[in-house]
Amino acid sequence: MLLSATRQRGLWTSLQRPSFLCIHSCRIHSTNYLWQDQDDQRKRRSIDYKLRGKGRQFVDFMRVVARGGNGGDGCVSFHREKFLAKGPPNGGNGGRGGSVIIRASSDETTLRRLGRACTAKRGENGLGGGRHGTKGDDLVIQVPVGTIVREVAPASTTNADEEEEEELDEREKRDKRWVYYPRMDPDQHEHELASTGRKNYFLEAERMMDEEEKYLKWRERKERQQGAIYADLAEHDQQVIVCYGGLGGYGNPHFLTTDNRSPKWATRGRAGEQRALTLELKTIADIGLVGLPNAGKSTLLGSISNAHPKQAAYAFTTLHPFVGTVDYADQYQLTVADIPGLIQGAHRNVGLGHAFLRHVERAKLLVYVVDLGGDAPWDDLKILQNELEQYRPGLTKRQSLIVANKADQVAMAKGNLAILEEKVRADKIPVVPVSAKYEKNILKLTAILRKNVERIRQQETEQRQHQQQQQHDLDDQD
Ligand SMILES: Nc1nc2c(ncn2[C@@H]2O[C@H](COP(=O)(O)OP(=O)(O)OP(=O)(O)O)[C@@H](O)[C@H]2O)c(=O)[nH]1
Ligand SMILES: [Mg+2]
Repeated sequence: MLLSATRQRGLWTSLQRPSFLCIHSCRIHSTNYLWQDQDDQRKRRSIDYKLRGKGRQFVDFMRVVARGGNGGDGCVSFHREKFLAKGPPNGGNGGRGGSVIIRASSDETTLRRLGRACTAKRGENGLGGGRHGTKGDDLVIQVPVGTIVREVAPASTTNADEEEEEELDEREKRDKRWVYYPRMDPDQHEHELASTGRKNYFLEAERMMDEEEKYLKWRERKERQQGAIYADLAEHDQQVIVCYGGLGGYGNPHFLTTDNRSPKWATRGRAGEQRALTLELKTIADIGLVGLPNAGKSTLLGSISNAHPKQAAYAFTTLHPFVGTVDYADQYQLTVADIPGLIQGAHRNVGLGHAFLRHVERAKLLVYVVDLGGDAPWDDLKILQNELEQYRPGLTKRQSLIVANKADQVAMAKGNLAILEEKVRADKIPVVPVSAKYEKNILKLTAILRKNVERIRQQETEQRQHQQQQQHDLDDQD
C-alpha cells in the first residue's frame, strides 16, 4: 500500500525515500538489500537530507492547477461637460483576462521551477471617457521539450462553480454580475418603477445577460465534450493554450437603448477557465542507455558525448536522467539519455523504482549496458529485459544493442563475452564489447549507433509518408 502510493507520487518522491540510501555494495541483486540498514536512523536521516536536495533538482512529473485571468469589470460613467448636464454613457469595457500557455523550450531541463498553481493576470477594468481596460498578460509556462500535458477530471471544475453559484442568494448573484452607478440599488429601483408603472430596463438587461450566460455555458460544455486536453510538446517553441482568460465586463454604453438613454449599470468580468493538469516529462533522445547500477552507463555517455555525468564506483551514482549529444565529424548529431540504474524488482519500487524509464521509453534505440567483469552479464541482461517488460509490455521489442562494457577486465571479460554472444544469438541482438573507461572500441560503437539510428529514422520517415499517402487517398475517395 505504502509502496504503491509512493510510486504514484513519481520519481521525485521516490528519491526522497530513505530506504535506498543505505547502499554500500556495488553489485547486489537481492531485492531486499535496500532495507537492510533500516534501523540506522541517524545515518539514514543525514543521507536523506542530502538526497532531498539532489532530488529536488530534477522533477519530471507535476500536478498543476492552471487558471486563466479574470476579465476586468466594465465601467458605469456618463459624459460630463460644462453646459451639458446629462451627457451620454461612456464607461469602457473591461479587458480580457490573460490565458495560460504551456510552451516547450530547449533551455529547460526540469519541471522543478513550476508552481502548483499558475494563474494568468486579470484584465484591467474599463474607465470613464470610453477607455476600455487592457488585456491581462498571458502566463507562459516554459517546460522542457518532451513534456506531455494532460488534463485531469475535465468536468469537475465547472460543477464546483455551478454548485457554488447555486448557494448564493438572489442579491449576491446580482452583485456578482453587476457594477452599479452610485446610489443605484436594483431592488429599490424595481420597487419605485413598479409603483409608478414605468418599464424596468434593468430587468431587461438582466434577461439579456441570462441569455448570453446560457449560450456561453453551452459553448463551454460543447468544448469540454470534444475531449480533455492532451498535448505532447515534442519540439522547441511548440505550445498549447490550456486556459483562456475570462471575458471583460460590458461598460454601461452596452445597455443603451432607444428607450433607456442612461443605463446605470455595467457588468463585471467573467472568471477565467480553470483546469487541473498533469505535466510529465518524457525525454526525447535517439538512444536510451539502460543497465544495472555500476555497469558504466555514465562513463560510456561521458566517453561518446559532450556530457559529463558523475561516475563513481557505488550504486545509484546517477539520480536523474542526463542527455548528451554525440557529435560526428560531418556535423551529424545523436542524443543519448543516461538514466539511473535498474535493479531486480524496480517495478515494485525497489531501488529508485522504474518511473525514470519514461525517459528511455521514446528512444529509437535501446542500449543495454552490461558489465563484462561481473559474474553473469547474461543474467543482468535478463533482469533488465524483465524490468522493461514490467514497465511497458513490448518495450523489449524495440530495436536494441548490447554494449558489453569493462572489456578491459581481461580475466573475466573474454569468457563472459563469448557466453553472452552465444546466449543472445537467438534474439539477434548485436553485442559490442567496449571499455568506456579507457575509451577502447568507442569509435566503432559510435559508428554502429549512427548506422542504427539512421536506419530507424529512415524507416520512420517512410512509414509517415505511407500513412500520409493513405490519408490522402481516403480524403480523395470522400
Ligand atoms: N575497468 C573499467 N571500469 C569502468 C569502465 N566503465 C566504467 N567503469 C567504472 O565503473 C564504475 C561505475 O561507473 P558509472 O559510469 O558511474 O556506472 P553507472 O552505470 O552510471 O552507475 P549508476 O549511475 O550508479 O547506475 C566507475 O568506478 C567507473 O570508473 C570500464 O570500461 N572499465
Ligand atoms: Mg550513472
